[in-house]
Amino acid sequence: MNKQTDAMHTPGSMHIASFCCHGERSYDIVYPCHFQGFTNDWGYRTVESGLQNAYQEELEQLNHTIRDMDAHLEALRATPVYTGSDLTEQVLESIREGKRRNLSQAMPEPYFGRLDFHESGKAGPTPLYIGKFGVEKADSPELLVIDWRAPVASLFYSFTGGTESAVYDSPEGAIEGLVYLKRNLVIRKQILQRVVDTFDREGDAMAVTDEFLLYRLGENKDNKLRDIVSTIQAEQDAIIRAGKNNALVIQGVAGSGKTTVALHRLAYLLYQYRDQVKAEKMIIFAPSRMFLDYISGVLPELGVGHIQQTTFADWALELLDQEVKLADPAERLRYWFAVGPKRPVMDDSAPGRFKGSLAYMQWLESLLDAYEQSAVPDADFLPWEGKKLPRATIREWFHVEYKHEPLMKRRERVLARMKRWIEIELEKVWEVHLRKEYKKKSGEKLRAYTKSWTAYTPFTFYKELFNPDSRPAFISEEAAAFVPEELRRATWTAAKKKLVHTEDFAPLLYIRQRFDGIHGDLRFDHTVIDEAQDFSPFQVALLAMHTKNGSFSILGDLSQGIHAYQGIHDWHEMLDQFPEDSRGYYTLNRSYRSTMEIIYFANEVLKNGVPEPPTLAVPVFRSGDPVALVQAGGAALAGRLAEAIAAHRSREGAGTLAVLARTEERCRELHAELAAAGCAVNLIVPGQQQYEGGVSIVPIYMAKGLEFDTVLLVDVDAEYYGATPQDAKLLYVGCTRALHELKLYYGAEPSPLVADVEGDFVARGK
Ligand SMILES: Nc1ncnc2c1ncn2[C@@H]1O[C@H](COP(=O)(O)OP(=O)(O)OP(=O)(O)O)[C@@H](O)[C@H]1O
Repeated sequence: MNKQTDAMHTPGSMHIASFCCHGERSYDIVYPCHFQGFTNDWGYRTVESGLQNAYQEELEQLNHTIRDMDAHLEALRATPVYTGSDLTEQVLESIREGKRRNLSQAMPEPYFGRLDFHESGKAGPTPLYIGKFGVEKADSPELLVIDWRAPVASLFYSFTGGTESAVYDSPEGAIEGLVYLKRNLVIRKQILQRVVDTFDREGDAMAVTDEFLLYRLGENKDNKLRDIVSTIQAEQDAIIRAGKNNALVIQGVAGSGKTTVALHRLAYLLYQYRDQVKAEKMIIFAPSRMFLDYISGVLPELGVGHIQQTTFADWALELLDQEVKLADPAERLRYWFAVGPKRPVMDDSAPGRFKGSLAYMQWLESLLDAYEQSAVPDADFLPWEGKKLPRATIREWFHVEYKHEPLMKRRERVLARMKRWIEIELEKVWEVHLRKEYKKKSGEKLRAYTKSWTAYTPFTFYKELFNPDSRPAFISEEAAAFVPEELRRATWTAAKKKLVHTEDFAPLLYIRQRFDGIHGDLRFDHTVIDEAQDFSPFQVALLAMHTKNGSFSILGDLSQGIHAYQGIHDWHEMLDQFPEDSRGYYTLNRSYRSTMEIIYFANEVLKNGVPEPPTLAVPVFRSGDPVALVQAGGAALAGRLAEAIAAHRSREGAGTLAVLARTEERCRELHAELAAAGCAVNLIVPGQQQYEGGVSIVPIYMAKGLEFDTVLLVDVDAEYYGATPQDAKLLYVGCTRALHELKLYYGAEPSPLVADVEGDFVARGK
């Protein structure tokens, strides 16, 4: 092989070397200047100094690992698959199957990191190779590669440099020792592509450097979110490895890795608590089907399958047996994101805030209690003349004997018992003709009694609460007055058409759990709520009823709370629902997605609209082009966009680009104008199920949670974005979707959110 080495100095005393093989592939090594080697336990030659040696050493190690894995896999494949009924053999077969699967999954990229750790009291530093899947040696149960979720692997993430000893928690207690080397390795299809040393005890660099992270962040992304196992940061690792029985609330700035961290946490919990949690019993709530499609790659990459993934509305509709329909969400969005004089006010009287409050839940609870008290029909049961089943007895059955059953189940049981009671009483009647007559009569009476005892579904009960014509007896006048008249009328009008809004789902499911209970398969081992700032306290309370041991990951960003008409305004609204000793609040302030220029700019936007913004994002040191503020509006805009899109497409390896506008209507308009200009792009509107990547035009609220290499934000005019918290958050969400490049277009007058933004991170142009 004809290798060329090209070494050069970079800031921070690092060397970068690239190796080219016949111009086909290039291998880069980023490496501290004064690399000193040591003899390792594995019998490999010590690294003396210099770049090629480290690369060569890792190449040999990789070849050795792959040979071992190949041999192991071959041996496993050669063992005939056991299909018999012997239990021990079945267990052994499933272990072999697990190993076969692990080895096959690990083979293309066996590991991504190496940590040389000298455990106190043990001989010499041991190189630990860390990968996505743990792999045993072919001829012994010793580990060749350590699973990234294993306790010792936590050092790879939590170690931030320095000479002091490092500690990790193992099942045997805290283990202490010294870290000698932290090395990142890029292996693709079994080819070693890159070796980056981010810490070397013997060298100059005593703090872990971000070189490798920056290299990963600088890459263009495709249309799916990816795993980050090789570059998880210490603050993210702390969340991933937090205990299972805790409700974690994570406030993280845009691009801080909240979604990614939540997915890695699921993989961790499945590994660490494998006897207690099952993938099928974990659930992720995400804002839309398209978002779920966007994140769908991460869990399989981590070797995790079968986790339930849904939106709150889809989950609720299924539980409600599709008895209701969700009123057109697009209409809602049109209303809340309207511009001009039509702009609505988002305060606590908004339907979403009102019906999403814990006060509303308590109101419902008191109505259900009142209904429970009056549920048994107000009369004795008289199956035939002279025979009576007193109401007091029926009430005793309902309120005492079946107390632990859910309401509708209790009704069924009482009615079944009444039927049995009739049968017993009939047996006491000796005259045949009388018995026949009583049987007929009692059957009719029982049917009438059953009818008088309304069998509500959650929806029919809920609907009755808003009925203007007949108020059920269990609703007092005072209770009825709790709901503002306008909201009562709107809810009733929609309910007549079997339509509900998002904020009605938690109340409906709350009624459902009182009526039918929560069956075992609806209790989750762990619940993830992404974009949780858009969830209501009531939704969280409801999910807590469905989640065992308060095991939650609740992630969001108040600065992105663009659906403030239904979401929370403060994390306490959620956090305070969990006991103090089993909840945790974390903040993630570093943003990994965007360049420094984009983050600085987005922070200014936020500050100009939100009087007291929550924590501002801190960028990683990754620089790109300044954010461009371009004057182009009206008829000229489509032409300018088409130019920018053409320039983007002409770039080699062009990634994703999104044109972001405020409303769906505006997106449709621009989509048509671009098409007329010969520029075809994907139009993404509410209801979209998949995200295809490429070039798209999207309303900002639909782009939430997604990211694009380039973002072109249009209509950044005073008319569309005023200096209000709501508009600032919307524009902030738009800006922070961009990884590498951000351009904002305005027509006549730029929005006050951007007009005075100054600094070398912004460039103005025509
Ligand atoms: N430790 C990391 N190493 C490499 N990339 C990372 C890391 N953490 C996050 N990222 C990348 O940053 C981007 C943002 O991640 P993610 O979407 O999970 O953030 P988020 O906090 O959910 O963002 P938002 O709130 O804006 O939707 C992704 O491209 C992700 O791969």
